[in-house]
Amino acid sequence: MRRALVTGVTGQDGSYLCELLVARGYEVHGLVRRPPVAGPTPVQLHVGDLGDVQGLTRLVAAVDPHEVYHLAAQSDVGRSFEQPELTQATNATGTAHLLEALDNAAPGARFLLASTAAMFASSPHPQDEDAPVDPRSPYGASKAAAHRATTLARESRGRFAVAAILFNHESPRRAGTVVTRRIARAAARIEAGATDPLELGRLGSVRDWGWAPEYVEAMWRMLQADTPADLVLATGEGHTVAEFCAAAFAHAGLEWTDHVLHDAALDRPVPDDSLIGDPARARSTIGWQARTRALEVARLMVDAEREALERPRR
Ligand SMILES: C[C@H]1O[C@H](OP(=O)(O)OP(=O)(O)OC[C@H]2O[C@@H](n3cnc4c(=O)[nH]c(N)nc43)[C@H](O)[C@@H]2O)[C@@H](O)[C@@H](O)C1=O
Repeated sequence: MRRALVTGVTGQDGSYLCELLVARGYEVHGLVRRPPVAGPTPVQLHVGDLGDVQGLTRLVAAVDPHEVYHLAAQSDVGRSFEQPELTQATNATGTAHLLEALDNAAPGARFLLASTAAMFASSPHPQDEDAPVDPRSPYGASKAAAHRATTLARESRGRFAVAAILFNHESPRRAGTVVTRRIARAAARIEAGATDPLELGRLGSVRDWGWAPEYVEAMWRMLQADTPADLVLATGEGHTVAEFCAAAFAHAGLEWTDHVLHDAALDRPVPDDSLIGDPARARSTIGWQARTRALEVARLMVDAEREALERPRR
């Protein structure tokens, strides 16, 4: 049986990926934010372990993984401006520690990093794997370092180590702070009778929003490839926050401009206005293509929020 070690199992991507791996017959070991976690996971790691190479080495030795998916991160871009040190320690140093532990205890394991479009400059776009790196946040900077640590593990150690350069990918399992969840939840609540408006930051920011379950399939394929390659995972389609609002509110039978206000206090300190990916290489190398596009993502997320509102009443 193949053994996978997944960090960040309680997050959106981690939870979808664990489901996929279990369905494909893997023995899955998870690194969780805080123990204990229910379920059959044979070895559980705590995210604090990312700070301790020796402890990580022992845990990696106990799991002896064939594949490692490193998804654990401080992934909130806005929060990274408030907590740059924590963000750097978790995302950049934590990745370096995990790679060192793998060198110590699992030299043959394949490694995938959840890298991010946030390391790119916001223009020119669409951004492909060779786009200029110019992060617009402490989060983007920390991930750029983790990304380079991953490519160096490949170049200097010969490890099968790859970076999935993830553009925004959403689902009802997203944290409540990301813009898509905030919009979907507000549309469903207002449809159900709430009257408070939704206050948002930059409405003109452009993002390439896909559907998260499709992205974890691509991550898995990246570790099954014959040769390691860093790949942009994206839909290739850009929309503004305003367009996402329009689709979500229209799905709830509402006109978004009646309910959404711009609050300049929510603008990011450094604008990162335009992230649109070019997924051509993912298509040609692993045969992956995003199917669900941003405006459909908006509708699916409103449906999920509606259901969540109705659940307690049933
Ligand atoms: C690829 C990347 O994707 C995500 O990072 P993000 O793109 O920053 O995602 P977000 O949903 O926080 O912001 C999207 C855009 O929407 C604008 N925006 C306007 N008004 C609000 C607002 O009220 N809240 C938020 N959060 N954003 C707002 C905001 O300024 C930005 O331009 C993470 O998964 C990250 O981990 C990651 O790797």
